[in-house]
Amino acid sequence: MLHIGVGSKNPAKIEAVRSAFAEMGFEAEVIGLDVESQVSEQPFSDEETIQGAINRANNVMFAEKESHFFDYCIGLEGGVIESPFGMFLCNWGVVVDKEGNVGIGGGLRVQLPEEIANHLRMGKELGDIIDDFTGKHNVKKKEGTIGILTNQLITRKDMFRDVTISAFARFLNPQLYEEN
Ligand SMILES: O=P(O)(O)OP(=O)(O)OP(=O)(O)OC[C@H]1O[C@@H](n2cnc3c(O)ncnc32)[C@H](O)[C@@H]1O
Ligand SMILES: [Mg+2]
Repeated sequence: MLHIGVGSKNPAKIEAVRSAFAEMGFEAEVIGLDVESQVSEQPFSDEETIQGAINRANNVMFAEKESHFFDYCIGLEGGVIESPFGMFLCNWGVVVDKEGNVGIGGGLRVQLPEEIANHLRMGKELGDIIDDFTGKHNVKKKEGTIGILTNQLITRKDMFRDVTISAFARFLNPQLYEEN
């Protein structure tokens, strides 16, 4: 049985990790901890979003350092990127193990409607904007912006499940990632 720590209390993220490990064929206990991402509430680049995911994963590992409870700690972070083609949602995941090995995987990119992008440029958080936009509550803990924009064909949980599996590739195939 694997013990997995996730750096968030967001059920969309925790459920995503559960389904990723089930899909990879592991029996796993997945626990969410509230930790800091140490980046902006709304990351605005791939780099900042990856850094947020790294910090979350490390902070979960650090929180449990004494007990060595977790085999793997996972950080999942959502952000946006500006590009010459408009603004896109981006998502990143990071897995760290007890030895300090790090696996990183990224998720789908979805073009954001210009009205939503403009609110983001004015400094609002996507979680709040999408709730206003849809008249729903806590979209970020449910289908997510990606679920709204794809008519639920791809939900935030689905997307983070794939991100988790991608970030775990390094641990599925450690021999391919050996550096020498
Ligand atoms: O509790 P945490 O783990 O922080 O979960 P979160 O939903 O806030 O998720 P992130 O901090 O990773 O996301 C950064 C910001 O982007 C928002 N966001 C990112 N992806 C989203 C999505 O698919 N749907 C709604 N909001 C999203 C989110 O609400 C935050 O304002
Ligand atoms: Mg957040």
